[in-house]
Amino acid sequence: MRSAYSVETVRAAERELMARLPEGALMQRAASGLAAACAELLGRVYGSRVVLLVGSGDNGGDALYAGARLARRGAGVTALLLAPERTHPGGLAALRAAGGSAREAAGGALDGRAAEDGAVAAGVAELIRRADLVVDGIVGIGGSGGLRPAAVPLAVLARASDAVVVAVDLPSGVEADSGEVRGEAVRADATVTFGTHKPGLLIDPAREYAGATRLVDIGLRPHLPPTADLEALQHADVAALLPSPAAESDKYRRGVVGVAAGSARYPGAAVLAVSGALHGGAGAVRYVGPAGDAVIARFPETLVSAGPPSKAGRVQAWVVGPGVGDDAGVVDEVLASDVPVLVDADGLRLADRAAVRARTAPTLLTPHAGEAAALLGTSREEVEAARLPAVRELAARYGATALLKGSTTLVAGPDGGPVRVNPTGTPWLATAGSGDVLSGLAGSLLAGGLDALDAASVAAYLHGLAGRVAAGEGAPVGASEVAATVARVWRDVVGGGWAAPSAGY
Ligand SMILES: NC(=O)C1=CN([C@@H]2O[C@H](COP(=O)(O)OP(=O)(O)OC[C@H]3O[C@@H](n4cnc5c(N)ncnc54)[C@H](OP(=O)(O)O)[C@@H]3O)[C@@H](O)[C@H]2O)[C@@H](O)CC1
Ligand SMILES: [K+]
Repeated sequence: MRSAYSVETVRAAERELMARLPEGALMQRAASGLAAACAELLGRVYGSRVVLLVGSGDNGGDALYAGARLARRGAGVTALLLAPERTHPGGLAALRAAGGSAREAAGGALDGRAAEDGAVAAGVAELIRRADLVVDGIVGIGGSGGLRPAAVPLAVLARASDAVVVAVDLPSGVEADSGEVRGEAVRADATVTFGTHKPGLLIDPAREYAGATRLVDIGLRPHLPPTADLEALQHADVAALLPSPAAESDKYRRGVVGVAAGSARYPGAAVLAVSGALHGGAGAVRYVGPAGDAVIARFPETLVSAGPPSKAGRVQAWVVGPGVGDDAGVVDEVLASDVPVLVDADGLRLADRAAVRARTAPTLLTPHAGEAAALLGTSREEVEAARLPAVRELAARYGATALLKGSTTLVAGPDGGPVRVNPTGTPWLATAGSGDVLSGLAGSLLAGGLDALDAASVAAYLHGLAGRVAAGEGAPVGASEVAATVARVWRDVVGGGWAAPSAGY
């Protein structure tokens, strides 16, 4: 399990650890890991041109000490200071002692024009343009509210240069705790983070700014609480959670999942939800709704019934909503059952919040950003900008587990606790019907006995991997192919013989 902790928790752990260590030891551990990562990315340190963007806090201190290490190995290192009089004094002295230089980043006249807020000093743009490596030590976990104006041109210049950009702890300008990016931020090729991941490094949009993330162990782990703020399942976690039938299993012991989906107008949604459900490990899939003929034609193993859900026979979990149009009755009826229920697509619009809150069995809601926005009374853009607060709010309002789809799908439980972020997402999954497959898959795992948080996050993991594998070398895939690929990735995950794809971390 990969975990991430909020800034407040990191600060508390850091205080505990610092109290046991000589002054400055922690920063030296951070700088040493940072310098090693930079050296690796540079390939050849000797003769390389390194520019450090240095803010007024310890984040800048890390950059300066790492710069000193690179300078000792023969790199030409220049620090651009955003607040010369408040620069980390020890770091600056170390850099100078190692042969590096420092100059003011902001303010001075540019191309003959008078200095203005946000202007860079003469020669700064050229330095960044010609650099092999830019180290972003503008601001780390001490920052909030986006980049300050004086730092913005440096972020812009770094983005425009061909240099490898390495962010120290976090790309400056992103929100560590939520992954929000309000305004300009540094776009890094790699982020070297210390002690633990911060939530923002794993959640879009900030994750995209972080590039490949590397964690440097500075001894913080024993001082962090056992429960993280954010978790990402890895192959081994998923393998341990996947149901596997015992020798004496029959279909009822493996779980029967009921799918109430589709309509005369949208039979495809039913077919796709069933296809997902058939690959999720349940012993049987029962389909209820007007698209029975289409379902049976494609998947003859489905148990199809024409009547209402309450008359369909025994199920251990329901999936309701994909393609049901305006059939509120079917949603109400399924929500009235006493087994776990997954509500997706049209079902989300039709589900009565009080009825969801009143349920005693678990409920799992699986909206995309637009659907989540409608449920929360906000805009799609706002949900996409602040995904973590949105999924938490949704789970709390409905007293349900909420899965918010996206390139970094998030799953939040109703009672707080760690939020899960899916590391296997791919933009190829943004394809029609892909969500129907996911809901069938997650419903099947619910029927197999996984709790709602596990069912949702395991389904997102397999679905993401299947999307990646089906897309192969980057060709578009249809939702049916994604469903058909789930069995293969399931085998790979259980077999453990397949390295987890790097999702940037
Ligand atoms: N925790 C750990 O275990 C370890 C932490 N370590 C390192 O320390 C870092 C945290 O250092 P930190 O606390 O000094 O804060 P930091 O991120 O440098 O920023 C504060 C400065 O930035 C400024 N500033 C604020 N907002 C801004 C903005 N939006 N845009 C621009 N500037 C902004 C603000 O200025 P002021 O408000 O004072 O004017 C303030 O001076 C951490 O990320 C890691 O790298 C490692 O060395 C060892 C282990
Ligand atoms: K930074």
